[in-house]
Amino acid sequence: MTESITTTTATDRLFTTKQAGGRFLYKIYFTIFLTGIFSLLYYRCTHILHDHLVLWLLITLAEFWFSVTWIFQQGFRWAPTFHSTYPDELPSDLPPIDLLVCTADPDREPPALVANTLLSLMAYDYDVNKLAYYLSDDGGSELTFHAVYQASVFSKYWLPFCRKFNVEPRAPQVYFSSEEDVVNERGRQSFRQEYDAVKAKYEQMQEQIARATRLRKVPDEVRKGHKGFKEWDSKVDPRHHQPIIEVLIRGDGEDRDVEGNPMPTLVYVSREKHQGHPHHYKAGALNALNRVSALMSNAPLVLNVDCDMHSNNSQALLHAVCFFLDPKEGHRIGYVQFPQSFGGITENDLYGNGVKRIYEVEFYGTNAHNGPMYAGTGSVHRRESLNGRKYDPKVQLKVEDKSVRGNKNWEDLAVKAKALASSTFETGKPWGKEMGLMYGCAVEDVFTGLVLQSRGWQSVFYAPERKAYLGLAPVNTNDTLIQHKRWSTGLLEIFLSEYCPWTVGKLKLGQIMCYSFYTLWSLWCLPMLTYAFVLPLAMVNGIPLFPKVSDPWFKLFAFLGIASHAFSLGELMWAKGTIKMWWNETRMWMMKGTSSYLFAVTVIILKTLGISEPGFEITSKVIDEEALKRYKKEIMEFAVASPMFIPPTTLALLHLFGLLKTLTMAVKDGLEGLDHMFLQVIVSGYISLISLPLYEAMFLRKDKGRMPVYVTIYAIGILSVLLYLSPSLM
Ligand SMILES: O=c1ccn([C@@H]2O[C@H](COP(=O)(O)OP(=O)(O)O[C@H]3O[C@H](CO)[C@@H](O)[C@H](O)[C@H]3O)[C@@H](O)[C@H]2O)c(=O)[nH]1
Ligand SMILES: [Mn+2]
Repeated sequence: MTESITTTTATDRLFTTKQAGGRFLYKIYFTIFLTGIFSLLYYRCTHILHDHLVLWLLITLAEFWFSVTWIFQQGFRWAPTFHSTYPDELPSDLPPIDLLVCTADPDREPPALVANTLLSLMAYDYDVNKLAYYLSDDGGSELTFHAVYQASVFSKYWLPFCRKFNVEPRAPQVYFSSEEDVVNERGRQSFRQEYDAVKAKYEQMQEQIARATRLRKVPDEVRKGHKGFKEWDSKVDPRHHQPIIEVLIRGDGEDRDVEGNPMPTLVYVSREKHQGHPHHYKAGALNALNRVSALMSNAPLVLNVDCDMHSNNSQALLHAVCFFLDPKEGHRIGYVQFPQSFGGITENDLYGNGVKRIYEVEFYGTNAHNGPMYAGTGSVHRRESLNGRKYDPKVQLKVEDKSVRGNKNWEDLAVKAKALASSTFETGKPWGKEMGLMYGCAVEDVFTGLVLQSRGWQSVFYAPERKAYLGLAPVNTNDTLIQHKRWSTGLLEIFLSEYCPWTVGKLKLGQIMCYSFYTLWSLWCLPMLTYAFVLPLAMVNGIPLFPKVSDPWFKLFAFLGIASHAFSLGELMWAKGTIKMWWNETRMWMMKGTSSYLFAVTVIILKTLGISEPGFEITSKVIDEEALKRYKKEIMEFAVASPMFIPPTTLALLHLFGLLKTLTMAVKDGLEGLDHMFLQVIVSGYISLISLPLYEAMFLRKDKGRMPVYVTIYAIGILSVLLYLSPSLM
């Protein structure tokens, strides 16, 4: 696709917009494929299998739902839309920004990671007097506080160094792990000296953090360095503790770096937790930060970043501000979303967690109709819209600087802030409903974005050339499936909420289609399980469900199968993927479909029946040495006896069994029999091929990452029952 048709041109604009070219080719493909879908449904309705009515009904419904989701997807595919920004045109007086960072668990989110993320963000290329950082620690951990404290000390060296030599990336851990700058600038003695000095300071910080993490205790001599450590003089239980708010760096020119320049404000916040008081996970944490930051600095723009995503582009804030300050369209924009990109993903993205399709294809499509979903990290919000203000086309709302500045009594502010971070503060107030991030949903981000858009705000998806953020994605099968379970549970909760995209209003048609695709994606488990179970079971019982090869309708099925695969491959290649990446992504799609989505639907049923409430299972950001080696070699990691593995392993075995049985029979009874079963054989062959890593993990591998034998036993057990019962069910 080339970018050609320009819809707006730059004059005094700070950003412009254009649509992808070559769309008429897409429209041709669209028309042909749509005709194919209708023909398929026509075929099913005119070829009812009277002897196997239930099977016919299941397969027809499955194909119907595949077709519906394909139509929803057109919301993303119809008109990819790109923005360009002009940061050079920005006024010199930039709006203040508060930066909110979340962490929740020192074991799953190592303190060193938190420090690194924080430092990368603190070094943004922006007027430091306008920046204030708030770190929320839902783990209430002294180890995390210690890391933030160490980062605050090191930042006084790091920030002037970054500014002086304009280094990139500004995440010290990443920067110091590549020697590129040193090699490039070897000639310059002054650089070399400063580099070595800062690196030594950095290593000192790392060592301090590592030692405390290892001992699970902060050494006494370090504790003396800041009064904040006193909060942990008695034990702090992460689920039950007092509010802790510590100002680590005072902005407004009070605290200075080693060269005497002002520093941005940095505040550590661990909101109060009380058993029995719901804390609403990340949404609750961000709302507490929202209030604390409003008291202490009250910037009109708010950036939110997860602790597992460091800044990779020191200019990102300038790009974001271009949208809000744009004289023509700025007043409509509620939030700017940067893509989630991930570092350390293997070449062929073994678990499909690079989510390339979402951020390199789909989100551009949302730009055509009111903009993208809010993705929880790397997004800059207008504080007013986040706080419940509705968009009013009659008011050309400016980004007004009402921030709190100068001569602050920090002690006093910290005391006042504690009241805002108390566990009872929100009782009887509209937080989580009319203002702030929305509660009651495992994907608070998408939910909140939808609510903002339903209040009339537009959003913008913008991906600068140099990636704005680089994060950590799950690095094993179980974490991947659990993350997708959380996402698909939350998305379905949105569809079932009062903000259902079909009824909420103010959304454009294309937008409704995109939200429908995401919020209903867990329902994919129904057609996928149908295809996955019904096809091979019918095959082993000798029942054909597709036209035979000599039937003219056969071509239709062949076309739809090949075209949909070719399209998805082409799209991923366009997003600079690899063929193997596509193959891995397809495997994961099948596994998620039959596992994560199925569990998500179950969780929602349990919730509806009032049996249990879904929570927020935090993804682990640590990986052991051995597992990392396997990951780098792109060997799938199973290792834990997770129930998430049972459906995909059972299916892999079922297809292999069906395939072998049918082929053996064909060899015995002659190949003519295969004519009827050809498509079923192809599907089972395809699924068996894609499941090779599963068979290996079950039967061949000896390493620790193999499939636990319990899972295999369960899968074989379920398979036997299915095979035993299937003749009477068909
Ligand atoms: O009680 C909690 C639980 C989580 N978090 C934070 O939430 C963030 C995201 O958690 P993570 O385990 O990394 O989940 P992911 O699946 O990687 O997160 C994606 O999905 C989430 C919604 O499910 C969004 O909030 C995230 O922004 C998005 O990156 C992390 O910074 C956590 O520290 C909290 O602050 N409090
Ligand atoms: Mn994450």
